[in-house]
Amino acid sequence: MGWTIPTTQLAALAAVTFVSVDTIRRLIRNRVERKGCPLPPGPTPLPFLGSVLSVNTEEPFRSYTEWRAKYGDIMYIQLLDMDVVVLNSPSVASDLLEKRSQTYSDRPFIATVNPYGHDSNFAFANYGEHWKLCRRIFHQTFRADAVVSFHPMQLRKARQMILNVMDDPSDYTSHYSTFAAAVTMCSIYDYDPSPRNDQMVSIINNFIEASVPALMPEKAVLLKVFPFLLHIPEWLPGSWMKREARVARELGAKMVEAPYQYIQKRIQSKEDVNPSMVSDHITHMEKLDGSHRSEYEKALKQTSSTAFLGSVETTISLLTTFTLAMVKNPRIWKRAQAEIDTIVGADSLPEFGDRSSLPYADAILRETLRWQPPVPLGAPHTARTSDIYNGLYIPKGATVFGNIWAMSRDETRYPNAEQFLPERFLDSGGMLTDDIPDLVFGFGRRVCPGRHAADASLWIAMVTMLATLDFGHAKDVDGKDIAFEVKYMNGMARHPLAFPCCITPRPHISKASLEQALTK
Ligand code: HEM
Repeated sequence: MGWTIPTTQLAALAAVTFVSVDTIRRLIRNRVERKGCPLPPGPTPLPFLGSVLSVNTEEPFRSYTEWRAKYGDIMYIQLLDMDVVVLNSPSVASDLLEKRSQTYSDRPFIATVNPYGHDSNFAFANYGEHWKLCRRIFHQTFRADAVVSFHPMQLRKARQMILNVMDDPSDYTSHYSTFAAAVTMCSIYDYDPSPRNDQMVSIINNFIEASVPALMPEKAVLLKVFPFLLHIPEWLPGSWMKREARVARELGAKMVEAPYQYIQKRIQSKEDVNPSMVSDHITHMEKLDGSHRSEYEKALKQTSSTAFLGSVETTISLLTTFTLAMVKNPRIWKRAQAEIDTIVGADSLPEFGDRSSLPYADAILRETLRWQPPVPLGAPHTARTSDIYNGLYIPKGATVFGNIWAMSRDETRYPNAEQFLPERFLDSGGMLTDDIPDLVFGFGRRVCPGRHAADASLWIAMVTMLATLDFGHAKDVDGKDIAFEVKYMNGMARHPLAFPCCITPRPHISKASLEQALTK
């Protein structure tokens, strides 16, 4: 189209001008505030572009992890107009994100968050009163001692998942997805989704599909540089972003409202409801007066929809990674099965009460989290004020990442880090060490508030799979292993795509025995 070339040139010119002006402004400001302290070491930036051409844009954590050898545990990287500080060790992450959490608990501005309906996601919220209220609501339901009340439901869902896998093993990732969605929706809305084509789950997935790609840096930078893209009338060419954002916002509003209305109606019609985050808080909210009540309701709606978004993809990612590790390492699932058979008995299924007696199963869970952390760079924090750390200057507004990937690949803590070795979490007597890889859940005041629920869901799902299933390579017509290459994709969480494998019930496990266990 005729207008494309001049518009593209204009766009490039405007982008360069924007980045140039902003870079010069930052350089002047930094020089004044630095008080002679250097920035942390890092790659030499190109004028205006910074190091954007040297970073692996799909998986930036890989570039940052490679650069650690040269620049150390704290690095500064300029990416276009952004100051990025990457923390490569747990001790530096703890020094800044935990011990100086007053400074580092905010989130950076991402231009596409609000226009695409993510303003209802409190994981993106600025550090402030609204975020604190959301965290408080979340904490009451998902703190360590409260999530125990979800154990019976998690156990039931894990066993149902095995039945689904036995019915249709080739579609295993969709059964993991059903498990993750069911556990989350039951604990938040007392809503039990159907295994396939559930209407409520579709509403949420539609929003994820429409909005998550917009969070990628390419789109966010585009909108930051050209905010007018959201103001072009929809009938004009070039209005694609405005239309895309409008659709995402509409889906976002539906995602927040539909499950909330579902549980609210059930409470109003005095149905029996199980304890869940929303039902518990609706009851509490009724005691509040007008203005507090509407603020509380807004926070409750946002907290509940954020919980779903935070939970499902991370859980699916880890269960698929676990399956991959089992298929590649039969020695490991056989050892876990021997432990389960000895402690629980081959004719019973594991329960939460068995956990402390099954250290090897726990070591497998820890190693799954460490080996392929689903959020390898964590969520970005930002510096609310400029800071000096060990004589290094951190500019106000810098985006700060705890590089979980680098920490999980630290060869001094995890020798042969690329290998899947649960034994690294056991001492010589076969008991669990005190190395818990909780860094995969992030840092400081923004640490994942769903980590206790996630830990329980993952443990019961993995231990029930180990007790009931064997894992192997899929075979071709000649009985040879089908070779495959695993691809990880980035979305809400980094997750492996499904790969061919053969998941079969152990010889003594039958559908009837599982169905019977479910009726107990
Ligand atoms: C399954 C494994 C999970 C992993 C690996 C994981 C990881 C993370 C990470 C790295 C962060 C960012 C922390 C930071 O900013 O430093 C985070 C935040 C968050 N996670 Fe999780 N998560 C998991 C499961 C869950 C579950 C089950 C829920 C809900 C029940 C949840 C809800 C959240 C929320 C609401 C936040 C935002 C917190 C805030 O900004 O204050 N996550 N998670």
